[in-house]
Amino acid sequence: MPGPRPPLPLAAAITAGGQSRRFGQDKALYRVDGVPMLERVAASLQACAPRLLIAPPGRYDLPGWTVTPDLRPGLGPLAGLEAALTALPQGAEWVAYSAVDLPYLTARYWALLHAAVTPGAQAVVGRDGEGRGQPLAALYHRSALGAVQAHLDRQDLRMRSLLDALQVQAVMWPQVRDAAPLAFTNLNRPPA
Ligand SMILES: Nc1nc2c(ncn2[C@@H]2O[C@H](COP(=O)(O)OP(=O)(O)OP(=O)(O)O)[C@@H](O)[C@H]2O)c(=O)[nH]1
Ligand SMILES: [Mg+2]
Repeated sequence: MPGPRPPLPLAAAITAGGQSRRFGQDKALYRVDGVPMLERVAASLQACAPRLLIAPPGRYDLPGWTVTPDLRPGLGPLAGLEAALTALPQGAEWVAYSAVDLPYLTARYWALLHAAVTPGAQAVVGRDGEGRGQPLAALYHRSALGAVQAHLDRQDLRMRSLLDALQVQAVMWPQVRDAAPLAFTNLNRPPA
């Protein structure tokens, strides 16, 4: 039987400041196989420290996670990343940054991204079957903060546009699939 997983030298941040408009109810609390999506994502990141929950104070109670609000509320997950990178303690170089609506992420997925870190990289993403990197289940280096702030300053809120501005390392789909076959199943709406 495999022993307990060793800690990963990564901070973790789950961004959960959204309004779930398409979902029609708070999707963080929506249960998949009996477990709220927020708790499922948190479980995949349990080997990381510190663990930050980027959400308005009082919205969620997730033991072991420190609630850290957006510095610029209402601007979407790119602002959540600003809050996460700003809150990184000294000595923490990388944060595993995740949306709440990817309920099939696994600890192996994050370990795979971590194993792909190379010197000089500012982000590590997994690629889906079409070759697209998933910015909302990715690692970001603290040196990405300047580009994040520059995008927010000019109201470019697209995570993919941020990736275009960073040194990005990618993990290809076949390896991602081995670590988490449904990693990129993204529940923006309730399943049919
Ligand atoms: N910190 C933070 N996270 C956000 C914000 N807006 C969205 N998110 C999170 O980013 C992730 C992906 O966002 P969406 O899929 O667009 O979620 P959403 O905004 O709640 O959903 P829609 O209202 O349907 O767009 C989810 O984990 C959201 O909770 C925000 O303003 N701040
Ligand atoms: Mg949204």
